[in-house]
Amino acid sequence: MQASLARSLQTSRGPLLTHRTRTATLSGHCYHSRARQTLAPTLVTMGYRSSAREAISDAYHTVRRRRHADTPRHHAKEKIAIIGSGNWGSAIAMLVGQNVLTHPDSFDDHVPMYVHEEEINGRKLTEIINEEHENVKYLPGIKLPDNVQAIPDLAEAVDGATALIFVLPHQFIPSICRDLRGKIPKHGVKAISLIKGVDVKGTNIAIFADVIESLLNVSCSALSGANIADEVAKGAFSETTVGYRRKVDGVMWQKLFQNENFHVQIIDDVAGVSLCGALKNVVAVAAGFSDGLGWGNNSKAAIMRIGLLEMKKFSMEFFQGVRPETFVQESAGVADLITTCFGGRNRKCAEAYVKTGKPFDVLEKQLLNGQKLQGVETAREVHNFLQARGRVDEYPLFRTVYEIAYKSLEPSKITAKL
Ligand SMILES: NC(=O)c1ccc[n+]([C@@H]2O[C@H](COP(=O)([O-])OP(=O)(O)OC[C@H]3O[C@@H](n4cnc5c(N)ncnc54)[C@H](O)[C@@H]3O)[C@@H](O)[C@H]2O)c1
Ligand SMILES: O=P(O)(O)OC[C@H](O)CO
Repeated sequence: MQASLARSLQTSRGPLLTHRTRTATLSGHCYHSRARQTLAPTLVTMGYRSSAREAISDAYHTVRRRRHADTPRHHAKEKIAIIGSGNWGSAIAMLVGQNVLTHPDSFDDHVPMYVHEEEINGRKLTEIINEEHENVKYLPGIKLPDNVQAIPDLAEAVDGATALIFVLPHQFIPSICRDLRGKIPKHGVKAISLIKGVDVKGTNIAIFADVIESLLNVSCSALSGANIADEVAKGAFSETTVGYRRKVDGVMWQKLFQNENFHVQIIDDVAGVSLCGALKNVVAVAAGFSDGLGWGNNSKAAIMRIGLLEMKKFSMEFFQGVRPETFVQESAGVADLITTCFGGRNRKCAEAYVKTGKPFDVLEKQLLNGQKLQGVETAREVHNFLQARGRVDEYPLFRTVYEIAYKSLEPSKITAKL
């Protein structure tokens, strides 16, 4: 059983593991019997494992890996692969492409980037990126370093990589991970999720760092923060937060991403970092409704305050080990909420929803030029999960965003239940 899933997967009976049983599980003592009874079947239920035997075997190897995780070994260079090339994926490619050259002792200088191929005016996007060193569709006007290579074949992009950066809209992650299975080594590879979303199946919910760990058997950190991609790409000062499982990984990711204008804090809270990134998108939709109604700054500030409390309450209720201070002290928490409620795509589309009355899928196409709206989908997923758990009424802002987006509730009712 993956120890990380033990932290975050839930059953209808509530949290799977207490802190004490989790500690024992991580040290291997009660692992087999506990996994057999509860955790392995949950993985199978969520579709991440085809059998309990497979889940138990994976968990055994995860526990062994973690026991040795912080033991320094050889200092081979990390070989990076970026999986994703959208707006944030391209900004990260720019940053990482530059940084591997700054740290030649730590990182291989070649940075392959998986690109979901498409044609732009009769030319392949990969061809344009590799010849002009610019992602003209998703990050126009920003030059990528020459050592970033766009690759349309997923297996080729990750070939030989020891450190995988997942940066795709969340709806594509399960299928990408399934495509990757068997294509990366069983040992020695680590990953980081830059994805802002959650994976919901009935009464179960998981962060994508856990989905990636489970499907690929790699240790997965998470990065999230107040990071509007265009601003980061232009070099404007920003901060971000990396949540790590093993400090040694957190330090490595910090070295890879940090530069003088992009500051990286590392903390021991993968779930908190991931959930802040996912749930702030729902609050940003509410903020956009408020903007569309022309309600002004006081209303938006109130929505943000209430939204932050629901984000924290939800995370603490359904995930083990989340740190409350992540929500108020880290870039992933309050800072990301602020930037997204003022400058993000979710806010923008929700404002247009109120002003034009057009459906969100139409607005996504018209306003985002292929980029993906995450908050409306996350509002639906969170609502379905809360409904399955009988907890919808406890989260009135999340509920109202869902009802406006999916049940034709008047946007002016956004504060009616608060
Ligand atoms: N853009 C930002 O400012 C920003 C900042 C921080 C975090 N994020 C998060 O990073 C993640 C990735 O966002 P983004 O902005 O890079 O992406 P994006 O919104 O620009 O999404 C478009 C990407 O999805 C790809 N795509 C389309 N169909 C696909 C398919 N069937 N399979 C695989 N890929 C497909 C496209 O090729 C493109 O690369 C999201 O979870 C987002 O919330 C975004
Ligand atoms: O444009 P959004 O709303 O997807 O938000 C972008 C980033 O997540 C902000 O940190």
